[in-house]
Amino acid sequence: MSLSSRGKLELKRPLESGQVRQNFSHGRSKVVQVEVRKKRTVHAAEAEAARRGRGGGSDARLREVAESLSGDLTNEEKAHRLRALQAAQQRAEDEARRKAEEEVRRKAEEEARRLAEAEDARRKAEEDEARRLAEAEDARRRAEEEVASPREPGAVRTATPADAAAAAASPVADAAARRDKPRADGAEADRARPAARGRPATGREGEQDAGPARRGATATPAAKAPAKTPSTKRVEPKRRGKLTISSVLTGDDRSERGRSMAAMRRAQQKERRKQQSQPQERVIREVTLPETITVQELANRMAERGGNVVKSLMKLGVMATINQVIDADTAELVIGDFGHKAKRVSDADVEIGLVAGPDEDETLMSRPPVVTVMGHVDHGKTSLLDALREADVVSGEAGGITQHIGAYQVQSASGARVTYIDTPGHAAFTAMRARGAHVTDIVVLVVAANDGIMPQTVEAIRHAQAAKVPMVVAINKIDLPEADPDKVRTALLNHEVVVEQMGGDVLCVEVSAKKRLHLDKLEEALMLQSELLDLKANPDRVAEGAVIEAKMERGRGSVATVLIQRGTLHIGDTFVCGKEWGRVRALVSERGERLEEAGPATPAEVLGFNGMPEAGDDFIVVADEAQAREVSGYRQRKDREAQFVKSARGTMEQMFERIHAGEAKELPVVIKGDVQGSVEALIGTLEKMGSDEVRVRVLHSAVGGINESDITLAKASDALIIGFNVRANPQAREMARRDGVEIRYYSIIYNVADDVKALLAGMLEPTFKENFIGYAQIREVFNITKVGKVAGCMITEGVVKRGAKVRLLRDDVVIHEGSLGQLKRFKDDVREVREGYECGMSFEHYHDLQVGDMIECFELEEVAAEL
Ligand SMILES: Nc1nc2c(ncn2[C@@H]2O[C@H](COP(=O)(O)OP(=O)(O)OP(=O)(O)O)[C@@H](O)[C@H]2O)c(=O)[nH]1
Repeated sequence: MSLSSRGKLELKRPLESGQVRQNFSHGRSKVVQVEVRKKRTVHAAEAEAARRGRGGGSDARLREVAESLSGDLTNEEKAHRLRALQAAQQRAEDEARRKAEEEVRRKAEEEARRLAEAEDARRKAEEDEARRLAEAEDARRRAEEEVASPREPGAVRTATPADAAAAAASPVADAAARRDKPRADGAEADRARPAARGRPATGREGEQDAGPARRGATATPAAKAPAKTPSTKRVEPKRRGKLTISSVLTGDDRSERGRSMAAMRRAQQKERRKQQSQPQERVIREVTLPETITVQELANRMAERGGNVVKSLMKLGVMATINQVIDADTAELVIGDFGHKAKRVSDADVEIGLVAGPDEDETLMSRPPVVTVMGHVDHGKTSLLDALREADVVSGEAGGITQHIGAYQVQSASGARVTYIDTPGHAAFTAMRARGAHVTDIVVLVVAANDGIMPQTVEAIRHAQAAKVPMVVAINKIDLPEADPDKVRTALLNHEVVVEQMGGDVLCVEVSAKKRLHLDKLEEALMLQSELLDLKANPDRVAEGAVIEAKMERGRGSVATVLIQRGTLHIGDTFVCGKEWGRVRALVSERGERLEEAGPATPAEVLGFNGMPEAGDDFIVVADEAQAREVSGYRQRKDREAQFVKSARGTMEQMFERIHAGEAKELPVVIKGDVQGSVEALIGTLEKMGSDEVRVRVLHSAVGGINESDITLAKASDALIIGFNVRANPQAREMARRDGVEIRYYSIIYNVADDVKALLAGMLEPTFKENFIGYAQIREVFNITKVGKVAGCMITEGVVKRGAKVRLLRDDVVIHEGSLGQLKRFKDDVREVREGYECGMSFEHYHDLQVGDMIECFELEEVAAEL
């Protein structure tokens, strides 16, 4: 009973109570009454009773206790109380079990710690033992060395104590090993026992635990052994028995075996990794570096990541994308940055290896011959080509419209195939040869039976001979009544062409293009000649060929007819062609068919050029676009440079260099003269001149002025043109200047002989050089008393100067050489007259001037010895 508040008396159980003031916002507050009620707990005695009641399943006793405590409680309350008692009992049991487990775990940990200590001790003992063994071995070796000198037995005797010392150490391990078993069975088993006892674990777990315990036990005596063994007599004989070097080695072996397999494998892997990683780190590449290179290509050549190369460039302050072209100097810095070595190559090196070497014999397969038709104007070249084309069985079957693409292939009824170059005449043939393309295998020389050998027939023969291409003579127009094939055959003898019928080896067929006579015989002759040549090519390689014709077509771009010479060209191939490059977009045959590929001796129109190639350009398939760009870039640069440095002497100088280097064995010349007699005299003089090392080879000789055909022939063979009292016509002059062909003019045979001799000896010393200054054409001739004949002229080229040297040319032939007498403009003497103006000229001591004659004006310049 208590006085709770304000003197009010209450019959209530005393409670811990009080008041708490709660403060809220805005200054409000509230007093709250707080009471603490005690929770009803089960008495300790009750718990004890409950525990005792467990085991016999004594729910009844619990119930008794509960009842004794509850007195007069309701049934529900009793049941509730009973449940509480049972829960309390359960908790007490759990607590007891947990404690027991805790105790077992603690003991196991203690045991493990003890075992670990024992293991440590054993390992230490082993190390000590190994050290002692090594020392003993050392001692023994020293002893041996000391006594190694005169007496062997002594050595043996002195070695004994050392051996004994070593033995003192080695048996320790043996003794320990031998003691392993009993100990494991006895003491160690004892030690393991508490763990087994204390742990409520399965038998298997117990066994596993006993394992390390037993292993650990073997170490214990070993650790102690070194101190004990020397004193124990029992160990002595065993020690002696094991005292050998092999025992020491065995000891080593044992220590090796002690390493786990996993450790060994790890060590091996580490070693292997080290070996593998070492060379990779040290790979220093030699990077071939052209004048310019793309970042990507540079990265490829260094075998580095493109991104890293870009980063390296950034470090150098060069912001370049992966496809950007950088110069060689920058690229060299980058290469140095990556630790590689740069190998600068000259531009010309890009051409190295572009054209592969000859193919293996076993890869070669027969290919059709490539034939060019040549002959004099109107002798029937075009008619013959048309007639041959009509004989094609394939186009007949297909019924397609044939197109002119510059070359076509004909299949005869016998199945034999022949490829014809569609542009007749030697001009195209030699122009192609001048560009380095050796396309033609056989030349068909067309001679009209009614007309015989004509000037262009001779030119054609010379061109074919210069190119060393065999000929097949086709005597055409035999259908005509006036045809005289025998006359043609005989005339050919004059030009070193001896046909079969005359006992030679040149095949000769009589045909009529118009009447389609004996065309099959001509094909037979071509096949025979082709067999003699044994024409073969490897079709299974990247394609190489030459451009026969090139044109720009609306909607198709640059289109070129390419004759494949070896390999097979496929759609998609990247190629270099002369200065241009491209990727094959399409291949079209002369019948307008789309081709997938083109093999050796097959002509095909190629679409996909990036620029316009020229006839005679080489066509080579390359590995990739980068190479194609590189080669074409180089060729374009070279071509631009050549435009600047081109001189008329270029080709000849190269020729002389080759003669002096011993590479060239002959000096090719083209002789043009004013009369047949002087031409023959020149040929005789020059051909006699040669020595064993080098001789003059006359490619072509004729009467008449120098024309374009002579220039192309000279260009193709790096020949010198000798003009004896003749001149080159303006077109030929322009061509010679453009192509760097040297023309030398002479009027005295001995001068020719002296110059050529000097050329061959490499000692040409022209003391005077002729500088051409201008041409004038005589428009009118005035006869003036006292003065003689004066020519009213127009200056057509260059300039004419007073006092200059002049030559008078009539039909490109020199008829006079001397000095200019007078040079007047409207009755006034002038110093010079320029191109496009009229003037009056007279010659000193010469008056045979005619309208239409040309006056060549030149100066003589003294020059130092050259060549
Ligand atoms: N009677 C006869 N006439 C022929 C024969 N072959 C060609 N002709 C004629 O000779 C002329 C010239 O023939 P082309 O084939 O044009 O001669 P070409 O050599 O190609 O002439 P160019 O193209 O000017 O060099 C034509 O009128 C033909 O009809 C033939 O076998 N017999």
